[in-house]
Amino acid sequence: MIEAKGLKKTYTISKKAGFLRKEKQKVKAVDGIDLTISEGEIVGLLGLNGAGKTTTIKMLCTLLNPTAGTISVDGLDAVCDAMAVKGLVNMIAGGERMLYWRLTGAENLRYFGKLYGLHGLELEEKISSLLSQVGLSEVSDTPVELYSKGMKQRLQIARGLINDPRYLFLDEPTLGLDVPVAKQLRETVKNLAKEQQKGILLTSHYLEEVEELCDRVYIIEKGKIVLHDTPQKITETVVNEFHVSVETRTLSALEQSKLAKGLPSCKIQFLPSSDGTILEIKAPFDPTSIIIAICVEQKISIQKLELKRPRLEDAILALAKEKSA
Ligand SMILES: Nc1ncnc2c1ncn2[C@@H]1O[C@H](COP(=O)(O)OP(=O)(O)OP(=O)(O)O)[C@@H](O)[C@H]1O
Repeated sequence: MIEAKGLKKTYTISKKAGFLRKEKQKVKAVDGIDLTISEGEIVGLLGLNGAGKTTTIKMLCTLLNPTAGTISVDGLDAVCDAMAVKGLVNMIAGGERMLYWRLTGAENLRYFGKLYGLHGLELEEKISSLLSQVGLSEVSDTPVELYSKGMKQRLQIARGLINDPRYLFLDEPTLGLDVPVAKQLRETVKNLAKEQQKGILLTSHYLEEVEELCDRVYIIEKGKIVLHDTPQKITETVVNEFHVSVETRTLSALEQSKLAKGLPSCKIQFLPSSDGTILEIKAPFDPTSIIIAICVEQKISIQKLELKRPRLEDAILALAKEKSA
C-alpha cells in the first residue's frame, strides 16, 4: 500500500520586484495531503488547473522530495529508501512526453529498461512481451516519430511497465486521443488494476473516464484534499438531485394531485404533450419506484420513464460554483 501523510511541497520562485531587483516568493503547491492507494485499486486525483496534482504525483514517484510529510510505499520510505521505491513505482504521462522520437519503440524500451538495471536476454524478453501486450510488435523497429498518437500512448504504457511496478501513476493518460483509442486504453488500465493487481493513481480532466475507472476519488483544491469518497457518493453528496421525465396518457387534476402528494419533497411540473402528459420531476433521491407505485395504483400506464442520475461532472461543476460564489 502507498500511504502519504501530511504531504507538503512549497516551491520558492524569484519574482521581479522593480528594476534589477528580484524577490523570493513561496508557492504552497501541496499543503498537507493524506492519501492511500492499495494494490488492485484505481484511485482518482481531481482538481482544477494548478491544484497540486502533478506535484503530488511527482512526490509519490520519488521525482520530487516533499517539504514535509511522509510517503510509505509497501513499508519503504520514499525519501530515505528512494532507490528501492523507484523499483516499485512508475509514471505514465499523457501526450507525447517521456519518449525519444528518433529512437524506435524497442530502442526506447531498451533505454528505459537499462535505467532500471535490466539487461541481456531478460531485457530483450521483457521488451518483446511488453510490445506484444500493447499491440506494437509489428512496429517495434519503426522510429517513434512515425507513430500515431495512439501508438505513442501505447508505447508510454509499455515504458511505464518496464520495471514491472506495483504502483502506476497515470497523468492524463488519454489526453488528445481519439474516442476508440481512449476506450481501448481505459480497458488496459482496468486490466492492469483488476487482473494484474497494480495500484493506480489517475489524474484526468475527462470526468466520465474517472467515473468509469476509479474506485475512489480525491478532490484537491489549492493543495488540500477537500473531498474523498467513491465517485457515486461524491456525486450524491454534492449534487443531490435526480431528474426524472415520465410520459403518460393525459392526467386528470385528481391524478396530478395524487402524484404531487406522493412526492412531497420533489418539484413536479405537469406539461401537456400531443398525446398525453409529461411529468418533469426533480427529486433529492431516486423517485422512480414511488412514481411507478402511484401509477400502478391509479391505473396510469407509463409510456416512457427516463432517469437522469447526477454525474461526477455535475458535482465538480457544483463544487466550483460553490467556491466562486
Ligand atoms: N517547478 C515549479 N516551480 C514553482 N511553482 C510551481 C512549479 N511546479 C508547479 N508550481 C506551482 O504549484 C502549483 C501546483 O501546480 P501543479 O502543476 O502541481 O498543479 P496541477 O493540479 O497538476 O495543475 P494542472 O492541472 O494544470 O497540471 C501551481 O500554483 C503551480 O504554478
